[in-house]
Amino acid sequence: MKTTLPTNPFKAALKSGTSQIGLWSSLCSPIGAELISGAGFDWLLFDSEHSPIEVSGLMPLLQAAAKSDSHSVVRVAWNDSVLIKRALDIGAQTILVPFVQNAQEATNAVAACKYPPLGIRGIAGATRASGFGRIPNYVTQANDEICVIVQVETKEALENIAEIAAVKGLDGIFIGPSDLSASLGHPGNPAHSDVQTAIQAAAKAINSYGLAAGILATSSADTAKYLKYGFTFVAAGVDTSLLTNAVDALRKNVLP
Ligand SMILES: O=C(O)C(=O)C[C@H](O)[C@@H](O)CO
Repeated sequence: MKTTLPTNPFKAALKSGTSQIGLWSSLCSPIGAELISGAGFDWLLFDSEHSPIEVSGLMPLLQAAAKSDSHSVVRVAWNDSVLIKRALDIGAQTILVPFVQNAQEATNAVAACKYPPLGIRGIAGATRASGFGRIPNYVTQANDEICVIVQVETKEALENIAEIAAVKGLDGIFIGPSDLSASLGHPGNPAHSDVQTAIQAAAKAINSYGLAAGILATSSADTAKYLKYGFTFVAAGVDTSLLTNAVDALRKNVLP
């Protein structure tokens, strides 16, 4: 039975600049979440932006991963205070908010994650996050352990990165390489030199503003490269792609 507020080791690691290597999960499967959480990644990202999953489906993923040492991050489908509140209420302590374009949108994201007076998160007495009401003073303590990350993934957002980074309450900025490559005129080609130059500059800028920089890689080589660029938290791959590649490779080997 949970009677004390869980600390957020991922938030602490970002603050101290300790690298965090994660895995992106789009499978939407509790057994899949349990399986990948046994692999020993520092963090897992459960994606509800580009996956067919709602809040009721996210909760079993958090429950499955809670048995491991991997920290769960939830990407909400949109920068929406209701979606964010519901993800927090089911126990997510780290929220990734997609498609943040400017300081006002980053301010809205932070406000949605925090209880008053820092924000506008609505209060419920007995949620999974508060140990069903058994964590005393959850409402006055929760803000301290919530980690807010916004996703910068367009040319416009990159142009506004200084003002976004200045928003109080942000813990990190995550670069979306796929959307950024499209926005920079190279859809489907995040490896293009223009995109890579922009990604490297973004990591440098985010670090210079005192925030942690994060990104999604799709291979161990890209993971190493992004760590060299200065990213602190890197998702090294995506579970659906790993499964697709393994299944297709096996099929190729055993069928004509
Ligand atoms: O722009 C990106 O890159 C992302 O936001 C990640 C994508 O949504 C996707 O590749 C996750 O599977």
